Amino acid sequence: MRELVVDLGARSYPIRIGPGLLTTVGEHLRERGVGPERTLFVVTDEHVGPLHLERVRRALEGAGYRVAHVTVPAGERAKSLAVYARVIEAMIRAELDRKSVVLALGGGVVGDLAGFAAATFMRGVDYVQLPTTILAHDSSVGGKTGINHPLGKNLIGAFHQPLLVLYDTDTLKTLPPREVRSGLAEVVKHAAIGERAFFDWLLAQVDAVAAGDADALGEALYRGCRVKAQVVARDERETSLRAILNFGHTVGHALEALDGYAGLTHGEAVAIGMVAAAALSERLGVAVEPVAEPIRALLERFGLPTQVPARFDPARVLEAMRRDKKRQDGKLVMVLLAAIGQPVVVRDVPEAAVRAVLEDCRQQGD
Ligand SMILES: NC(=O)c1ccc[n+]([C@@H]2O[C@H](COP(=O)([O-])OP(=O)(O)OC[C@H]3O[C@@H](n4cnc5c(N)ncnc54)[C@H](O)[C@@H]3O)[C@@H](O)[C@H]2O)c1
Ligand SMILES: O=C(O)C(=O)C[C@@H](O)[C@H](O)[C@H](O)COP(=O)(O)O
Ligand SMILES: [Zn+2]
Repeated sequence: MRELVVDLGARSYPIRIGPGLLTTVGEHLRERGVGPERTLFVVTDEHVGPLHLERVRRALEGAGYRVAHVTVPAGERAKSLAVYARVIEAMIRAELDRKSVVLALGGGVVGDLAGFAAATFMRGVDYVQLPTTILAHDSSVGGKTGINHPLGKNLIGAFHQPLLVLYDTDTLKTLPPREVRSGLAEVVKHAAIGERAFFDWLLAQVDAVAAGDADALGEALYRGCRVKAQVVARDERETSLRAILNFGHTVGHALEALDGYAGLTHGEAVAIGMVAAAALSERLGVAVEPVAEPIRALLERFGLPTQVPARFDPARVLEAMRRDKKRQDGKLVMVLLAAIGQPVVVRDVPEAAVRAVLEDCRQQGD
């Protein structure tokens, strides 16, 4: 097992990464101050539940905890007001109280949804992240919780830090190939905004990581979590620095929303968004070295899309981008790159340049 700490003073918490961790989840909870008198409420989805819930339940009941659970539909559309309401209702029916603890067993969707339910139920209860996707090396860390609105991604949410992130890498063995690729997009993001050495390492290890080699993948997830934990520790509520974690997301979130959260996965949309943001960095003269080609090439090695699909009209993408949460004083704010490993938050990005890049990055035909 490897451990990192998200250093937030009294609210600091560990990220534990390794195989088999779910079998000892009860011990980790006990060590984090969660005694067996506290009811546990697992939120999972209809894909993850049948694969991994029983193991978690057995481990928890064996450690003396009372466990209730709810299963939500799989996929991005579960990050909705309707499903959120169902989760809250299930929490009330399970007779949870302010000392109860929510366990998010799943990918980023379950983590964001369960975290938001925990942040708001009885004005806030503790929760624990039990990530089961590669992408969730990102989503389980940092305390951004929330759900989508049809008009924009994550427009409803709260900052609420977990007590613990327990990342059992054995769960990744059941992940479908598309979700493996999708999760690797956020690893590429952490490499592109982190140290150049991480990017170079990832490039050198691309085949091993893509093949799911346990050591290489474990190292990639550890390094990704480390970038994220360091940024969150310095700017928990995104007053400035944390915005760099949004590299690729201004375009990416717009594409997801235009797809009605039922087309591109989050990772796929972010992959396309990173290439667009890197191309924009070059067009605006922010980049002092080529950044679009190295990122595009790495994403392609992981089998990720790098062009805006033809179905997206650049004008509509731009319109959706205007609802981005980073926007300030009516101006577009985007994360660009001066170089690999050197993100820059640029305010008042000219829309004409964004539109030109969206046209350039758009796939021809279907
Ligand atoms: N809060 C944050 O900081 C943050 C960061 C990044 C992404 N996100 C959010 O995360 C979400 C995407 O997360 P995701 O890619 O994990 O999606 P997801 O949770 O929908 O999981 C992807 C798919 O894989 C299935 N699945 C999950 N784990 C599995 C396993 N071990 N075996 C088999 N199937 C499994 C799920 O049921 C789903 O069908 C987006 O909503 C995104 O906005 C949040
Ligand atoms: O943790 C962050 O901060 C991020 O930006 C991480 C992103 O990967 C993630 O998708 C996040 O949910 C986006 O946040 P948002 O504030 O743009 O909704
Ligand atoms: Zn993301």
